[in-house]
Amino acid sequence: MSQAAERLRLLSGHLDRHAAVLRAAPTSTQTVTHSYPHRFRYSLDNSLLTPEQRQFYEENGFLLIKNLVTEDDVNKFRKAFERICLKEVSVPGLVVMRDVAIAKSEFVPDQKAVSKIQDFQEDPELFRYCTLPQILKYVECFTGPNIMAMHTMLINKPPDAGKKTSRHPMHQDLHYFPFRPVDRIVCSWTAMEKVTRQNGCLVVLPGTHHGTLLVHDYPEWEGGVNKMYHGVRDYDPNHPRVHLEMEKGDTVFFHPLLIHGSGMNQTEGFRKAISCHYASGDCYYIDVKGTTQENIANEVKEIAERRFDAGDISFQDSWAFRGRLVQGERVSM
Ligand SMILES: CCCCCCCCCC(=O)SCCNC(=O)CCNC(=O)[C@H](O)C(C)(C)COP(=O)(O)OP(=O)(O)OC[C@H]1O[C@@H](n2cnc3c(N)ncnc32)[C@H](O)[C@@H]1OP(=O)(O)O
Ligand SMILES: Nc1ncnc2c1ncn2[C@@H]1O[C@H](COP(=O)(O)OP(=O)(O)OP(=O)(O)O)[C@@H](O)[C@H]1O
Ligand SMILES: O=C(O)CCC(=O)C(=O)O
Ligand SMILES: [Fe+2]
Ligand SMILES: [Mg+2]
Repeated sequence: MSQAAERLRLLSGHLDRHAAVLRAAPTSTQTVTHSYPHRFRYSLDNSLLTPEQRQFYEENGFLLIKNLVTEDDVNKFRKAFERICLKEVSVPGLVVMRDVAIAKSEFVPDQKAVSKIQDFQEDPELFRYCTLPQILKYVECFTGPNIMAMHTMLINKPPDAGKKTSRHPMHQDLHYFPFRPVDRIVCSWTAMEKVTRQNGCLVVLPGTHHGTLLVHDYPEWEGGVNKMYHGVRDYDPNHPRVHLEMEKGDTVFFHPLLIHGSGMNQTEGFRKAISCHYASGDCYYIDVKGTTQENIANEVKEIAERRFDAGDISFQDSWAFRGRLVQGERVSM
């Protein structure tokens, strides 16, 4: 195994047989780093990442940090989620989602029915995840010192109901975001328990962040697809895949163009993870009209207008409204 491939194996924790193919660092005309012009495009220098870690993110588009969130904090987030599911608290702006396969089944007032909550920025305990200093230190390596928490999510992937609807199709998160520049956006995703291939861990296609935003739409899955779960229409099925098996508290940071998804949950338990998408406070909104993002923009707009019973909420507004400053200055977001 080459040195680079060995590094990939060590840092990703688990590696597909075919994933040992690594790409060379891209040569780019964009210079964003101070110390190594042209060498690093996707990361900034704040003296936290080792050169190896930076190089790994540059090449692969993700970086896994083991044991970053304490057991105690994860347990507190689990409790906060439980309280929401039991309706002991109500959180303004929160979106609760049930798996499409069980959405029409009888209502059960506990977490078993909930597959995902989004937009928990008004829940102080859950939002504390987005402000954890050890997370923000890493985030800063990608966004720079001005940091906005743009999108929050707790995923409670249910045991598959037999229709494979618990899968998340392969996608690029940028599809959902009308802001740029792309390299100043990053996701942090923390396992709230051991995640394995068996319970539907993240699956990533290393290096795909070097590409462009691809066309997304609903995959043709016989058993049904969850609302807004768009997938990349065409991706190379032979591209090496890495299954990110993680322990409770392990955290992966990944680029918004990295193609990723998650498999079926073939266990009896609910697989939990908490995540936040961050962007630099210096990012700016773009108009997605006429681009591949127009389909999701229309869906989001429709849902937002229905929820708030308002006539004209733009895709950009829906994001400006969700975003919260967590460090530095909110310059243009
Ligand atoms: C803005 C997104 C930003 C994401 C950015 C980061 C990347 C993230 C990648 C993703 O996670 S993409 C997936 C994100 N998914 C969403 O944002 C969906 C959020 N969920 C919702 O808005 C609601 O859960 C939903 C509108 C789907 C249903 O809420 P309701 O409170 O209206 O549910 P209700 O039980 O009243 O059901 C209304 C209808 O929706 C159907 N339904 C419920 N859950 C569903 C589901 N999961 N999928 C499809 N349809 C669903 C339900 O069967 C019913 O259909 P019928 O009218 O035909 O009877
Ligand atoms: N038909 C499909 N179209 C698009 N994406 C798919 C399809 N089937 C699976 N995926 C996606 O591929 C990824 C991995 O799928 P899956 O869970 O089947 O993993 P796997 O590599 O086959 O592992 P295992 O052998 O453990 O099942 C997930 O992101 C899943 O959503
Ligand atoms: O299954 C997961 O936890 C990942 C979901 C995901 O990639 C997303 O919601 O954007
Ligand atoms: Fe995603
Ligand atoms: Mg499979």
